Amino acid sequence: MSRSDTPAVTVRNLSRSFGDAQILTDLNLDIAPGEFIALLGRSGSGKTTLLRALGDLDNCYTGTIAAPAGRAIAFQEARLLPWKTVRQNVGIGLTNVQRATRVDIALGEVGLAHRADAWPATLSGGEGQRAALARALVREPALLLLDEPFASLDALTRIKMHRLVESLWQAHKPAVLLVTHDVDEAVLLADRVLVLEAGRIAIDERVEIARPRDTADPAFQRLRAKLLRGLGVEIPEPRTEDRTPPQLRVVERREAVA
Ligand SMILES: Nc1ncnc2c1ncn2[C@@H]1O[C@H](COP(=O)(O)OP(=O)(O)OP(=O)(O)O)[C@@H](O)[C@H]1O
Repeated sequence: MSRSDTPAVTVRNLSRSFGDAQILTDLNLDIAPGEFIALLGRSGSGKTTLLRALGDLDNCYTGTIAAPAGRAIAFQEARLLPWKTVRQNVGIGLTNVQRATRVDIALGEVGLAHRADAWPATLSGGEGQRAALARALVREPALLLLDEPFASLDALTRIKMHRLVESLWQAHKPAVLLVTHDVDEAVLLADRVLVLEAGRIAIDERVEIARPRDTADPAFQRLRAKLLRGLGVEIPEPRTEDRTPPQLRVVERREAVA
């Protein structure tokens, strides 16, 4: 994929309403090539509306969007065609040559090679999302749009999917817009976390934490708390420092070992 300094995505004065309800209002956004963006916001704030406009699924807006032609989208549900196998689903819309050269590689990358001939109905939730990711990847997108792709997965599968998405992104470096309700997921994965509020980007935080990230890292927790407050969630102040004298703490630890 070719990369340059020009933004992968440029959104200017984007407005979208449904009837009398103004959802997006003069929204501006730049996404750099290869940049991983997470988009947070209260339910109904317009996250999916923005993603659909960026994915060219909706063009009833005013303003301008410049985005690469190579776009791929994955949703909360895998949305596989039930009468086609996993391999056939992943290959939909590709040329014969692309299908022959890319599909099995993508299935291998998402850890689904052994399920290539399976029917969608026989897949677990996590396997379905892996198939959806493979279907997005084979298109070699310059912009990958992910609409809450892990929301319906159990906690353990979600952790595995976070690692998978991060490694796939590092290998292919598309620009990513991930819509999520999960602040931890946003801070874990993104270069920048945005909060959508009142139709605009109200918070735009760069995540300056080395990867792979650890939720227990104090810098992680500070940013998490800041974003939660930005989302209007009242959370207690961080616990004050342990005021026990250092000497006493060492003694306590020795006793515990003994
Ligand atoms: N096709 C539509 N017709 C009418 N109203 C719509 C349509 N699509 C979205 N809306 C409304 O626009 C608002 C924003 O919806 P959107 O799905 O973008 O929010 P969201 O931030 O993604 O919400 P959630 O986090 O709950 O998924 C909501 O009030 C929704 O009801």
